[in-house]
Amino acid sequence: MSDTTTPPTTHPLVDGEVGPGCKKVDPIVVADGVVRQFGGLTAVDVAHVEIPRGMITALIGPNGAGKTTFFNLLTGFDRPNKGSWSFEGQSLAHVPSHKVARRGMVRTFQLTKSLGRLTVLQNMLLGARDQRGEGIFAALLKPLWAKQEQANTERADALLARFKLDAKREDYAASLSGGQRKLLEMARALMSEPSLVMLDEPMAGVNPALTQSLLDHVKGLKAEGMTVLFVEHDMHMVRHISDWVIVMAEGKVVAEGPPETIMQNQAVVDAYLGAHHDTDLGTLTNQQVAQINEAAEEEVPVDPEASATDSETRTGGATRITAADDEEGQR
Ligand SMILES: Nc1ncnc2c1ncn2[C@@H]1O[C@H](COP(=O)(O)OP(=O)(O)OP(=O)(O)O)[C@@H](O)[C@H]1O
Repeated sequence: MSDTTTPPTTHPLVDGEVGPGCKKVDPIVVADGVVRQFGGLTAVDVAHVEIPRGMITALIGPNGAGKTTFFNLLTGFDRPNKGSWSFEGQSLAHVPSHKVARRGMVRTFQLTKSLGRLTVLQNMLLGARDQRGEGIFAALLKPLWAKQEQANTERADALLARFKLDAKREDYAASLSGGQRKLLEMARALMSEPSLVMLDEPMAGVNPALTQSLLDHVKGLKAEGMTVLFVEHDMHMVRHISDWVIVMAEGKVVAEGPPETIMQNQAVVDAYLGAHHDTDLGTLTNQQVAQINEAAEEEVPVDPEASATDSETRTGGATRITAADDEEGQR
């Protein structure tokens, strides 16, 4: 299913021409020259990228493209060798992760970090912006923070109800299904009232029964005015809920555009997921195509020992991209 029509060079979200690293009309994140090396390997080498405010942006690319590392850098969980980036116009370089969250940029993790031995409610309270009562002086001044704690609990209960986890409030997080943990992570991220929510593979390990609910929740974040940036291998999600798609390969941003332009090119999608097709790569430059194919060829084969849910999700994401699926999504 190749498309030989020339994609539009302008877009309402873009200031200038659409292309890798293009300027946005209203960016919430702007990154410049961000490089992260691990020994001899350059995991991230992003010359320039901007994330549009109030939109849902998907960050896609083959395994090892540097997506998670870039997330880690932006949110202060890792430090780059060089580079600068800003959030809401303020520099975030050298800002530690807990302060990044306080400024309104929160993230979830690819491997769920819900603390299994804590209850669902306790997990939620860990996500609260103000954690008073932790120091010895604060502990002595209980009346001062008890009010805050009550407000946090009320917010947690409201979010648990919204994500249909209220019945699990007192259960250990370890007892939740994969999908419920994803919902818990999203709910916990909202405890700090963020303006940017970054989701790392929100669909990984999620049972199909919960898929629609998760998609609706992500769309709900946008409806409330939040910006969403997510890394995902599930192309169904990328295609149907994102306003903008940024493609990484070998640490670099190699393409970006609206999903209908990026995703109409079946060969691009297949290349990212490791399948090989002869279809025309049309809208990309030869250099970008070469980068993609190189990255796809180097892709590590699926480890049979790896978690079934993880590999199933990735395979599921690839097989779900069919013309029928497309039509269904349009209805
Ligand atoms: N802490 C680390 N030490 C050494 N190498 C690392 C480290 N973290 C990531 N890498 C390497 O950096 C590259 C980019 O990894 P990263 O996890 O960011 O890719 P990704 O695009 O998120 O991949 P996936 O889709 O598989 O999650 C990979 O080659 C990876 O092996």
